[in-house]
Amino acid sequence: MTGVTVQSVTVLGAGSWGTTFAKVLADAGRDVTMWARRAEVAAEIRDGHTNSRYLPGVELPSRLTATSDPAEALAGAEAVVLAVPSQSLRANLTGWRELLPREAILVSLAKGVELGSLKRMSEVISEIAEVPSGDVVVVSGPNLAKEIAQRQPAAAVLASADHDRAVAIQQASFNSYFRPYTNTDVVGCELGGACKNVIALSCGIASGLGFGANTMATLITRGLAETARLGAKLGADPLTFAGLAGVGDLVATCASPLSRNRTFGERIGRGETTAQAQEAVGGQVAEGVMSCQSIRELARGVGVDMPITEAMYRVCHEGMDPVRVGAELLGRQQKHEWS
Ligand SMILES: NC(=O)C1=CN([C@@H]2O[C@H](COP(=O)(O)OP(=O)(O)OC[C@H]3O[C@@H](n4cnc5c(N)ncnc54)[C@H](OP(=O)(O)O)[C@@H]3O)[C@@H](O)[C@H]2O)C=CC1
Ligand SMILES: O=C(CO)COP(=O)(O)O
Repeated sequence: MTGVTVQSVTVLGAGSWGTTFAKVLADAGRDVTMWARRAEVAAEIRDGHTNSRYLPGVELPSRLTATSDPAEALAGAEAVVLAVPSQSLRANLTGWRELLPREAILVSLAKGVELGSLKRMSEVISEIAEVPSGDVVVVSGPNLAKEIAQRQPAAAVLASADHDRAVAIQQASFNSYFRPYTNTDVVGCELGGACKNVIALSCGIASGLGFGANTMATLITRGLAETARLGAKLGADPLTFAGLAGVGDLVATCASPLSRNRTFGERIGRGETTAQAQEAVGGQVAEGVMSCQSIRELARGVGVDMPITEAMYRVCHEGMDPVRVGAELLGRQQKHEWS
């Protein structure tokens, strides 16, 4: 697939990032149709050019249209962007499978690891859509939706084993505020995106407990170390973790009050329940809550030590007190920085 030009794009999912990425594509001159599962959201995007629940105050381009009918959304698409939360991707894609145009480039926005199968999103897409996983293009990087929706400058990574497909999406999404780079390390980019949500939870908890910059930097750096350890074991390129999908995304998410994962963690650190923390992110997805479980299982399965991920699992799924979990993290056996 050399020199393919993508003009017509469908985005399946109308949350924060799906809507923002649709705007990025429209601002890059593409014809974009969104699918929203609720008809009223589709109508608001199509007729009012807003998505007030997910992007309040943002005006959407008039060339961006929307429907709640997946068949209508997918007709004639040259690229299909999957923008639903990780744990719902399999079920949704199964329903859409027969509607996918055969030649369309499949693009994944989700940052997570599936519970049960422990698959990365490109692996789930490959299995359900029956395409080689190397054909899927994965979008990752420091991309907090609300900032990009306001046209604040940002860069991203488009990872695919098929360089030509990544270039086709690069050309389709490049605009004056969004600069996408290509990368062939799909494993590293997907793991970087999934793991940083878990580390952002921990930074939020630390902030909620009243800790400052040293604690944040410690969690970010040691979080990157455990992410890179898992990546190395699973065949990722170590350099990826020094790039946009590694340290770039990790720093943005761990530092920003806009991050749902960080916000969720902060509420837990302040003593709120998981239900209260979920309410604080407005019902939007905080992927790290489920990914701390799937990544923990993935890491245990290949014998990789991920203490911060283990700690987040204990807090989110075993209801353990964050103060006690933090003390346990600090009290582990002393070791060399790189062992
Ligand atoms: N927001 C961000 O800044 C970024 C997010 N991402 C990743 O992108 C992915 C999508 O996130 P984002 O758009 O922010 O999520 P949101 O929570 O903002 O929106 C989720 C969207 O998916 C829909 N949805 C939720 N559950 C289901 C389901 N079971 N079946 C069908 N549709 C469903 C929602 O519909 P409804 O409104 O009807 O509930 C909504 O349109 C996540 O993996 C996230 O980690 C990546 C980079 C940046
Ligand atoms: O992935 C993101 C930024 O790159 C968004 O992070 P949150 O899901 O925590 O808001």
